[in-house]
Amino acid sequence: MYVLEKAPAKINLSLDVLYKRPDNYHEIEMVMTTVDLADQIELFLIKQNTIVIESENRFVPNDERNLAYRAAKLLKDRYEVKKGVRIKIEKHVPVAAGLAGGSSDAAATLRGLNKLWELGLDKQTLASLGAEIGSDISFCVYNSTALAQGRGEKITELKAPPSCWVVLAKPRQGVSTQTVYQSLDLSTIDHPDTSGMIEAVNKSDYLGMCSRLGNVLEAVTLERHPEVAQIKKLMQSSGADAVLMSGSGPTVFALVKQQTRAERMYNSLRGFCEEVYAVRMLGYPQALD
Ligand SMILES: C[C@@](CO)(OP(=O)(O)O)[C@H](O)COP(=O)(O)OP(=O)(O)OC[C@H]1O[C@@H](n2ccc(N)nc2=O)[C@H](O)[C@@H]1O
Ligand SMILES: Nc1ncnc2c1ncn2[C@@H]1O[C@H](COP(=O)(O)OP(=O)(O)O)[C@@H](O)[C@H]1O
Repeated sequence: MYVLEKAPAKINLSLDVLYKRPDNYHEIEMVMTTVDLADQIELFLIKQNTIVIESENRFVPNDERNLAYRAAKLLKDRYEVKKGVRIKIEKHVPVAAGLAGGSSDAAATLRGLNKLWELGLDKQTLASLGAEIGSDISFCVYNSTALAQGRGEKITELKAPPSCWVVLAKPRQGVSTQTVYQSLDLSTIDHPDTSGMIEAVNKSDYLGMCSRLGNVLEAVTLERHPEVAQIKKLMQSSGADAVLMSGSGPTVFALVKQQTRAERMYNSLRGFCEEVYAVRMLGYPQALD
């Protein structure tokens, strides 16, 4: 038996930090959606009662540090599953990029193993299992568009955003999410308009969505990585409707309505940055889901 799952990248249309919690996480409010840039997760039932990870990406661990492994192990232990699995991960989402590639792989593993191991769990249960491994995994289980609160695990689904192109560019160096959160100075942040963003998304108001893009982590990463500011500038001068860094970075994304403009921007960024993508905004679970 075999199951195939897509694990799309997420972007944060808005990301606000409300306060630092006693558990050292931050209470946040984010509007998140997905883009058509995805890893592919193949799950094969194997005779041995073990979890095997296969990935050819040198930045992705092939052992118990892999988030997909951790998701499989959690399901196996919690539901006393006596079956094994080989998890083949084909990476397309850049690693340590602020696009939740690893979280999405873990979420896809939860969804896929729920089928492969015939566990019959609902999405809410899978999402709360995911939250035990990482804050972004609950959102990735839904794979849609949502307001995420708490440390990221409280999910309220929203309508899919108005359709558009998303041009993504990732500078060479990755960032540590933990370091970015730790370096945030809560007294100086400029809070984004989260409720305005929710309204714009739900009303399919593209320009309203563009005018409300905001991420309080952007200033932290910009300070350490000047190439993020350079990419933003280049995107702005090549016709982006709006530009923002995703999550803790360093990937920057531009929203563009017209395909021709997205292609032009893609070509001008290619000379500057190795990892550039021009993809459609998704915001809803894909057919394979
Ligand atoms: C910033 C965001 C925005 O979507 O994404 P990325 O940039 O990582 O993609 C997320 O909040 C990242 O979620 P995720 O990457 O799952 O975080 P976790 O593994 O749970 O936590 C990594 C570290 O980030 C910090 N952290 C995370 C979430 C949160 N609400 N407050 C925090 O302070 C903690 O220091 C934690 O040790
Ligand atoms: N399946 C996976 N894909 C990518 N990274 C993974 C995976 N499993 C574990 N990791 C580790 O998680 C870290 C963060 O990865 P990723 O989810 O891509 O970043 P981000 O949280 O910035 O979106 C990486 O440094 C990598 O070593």
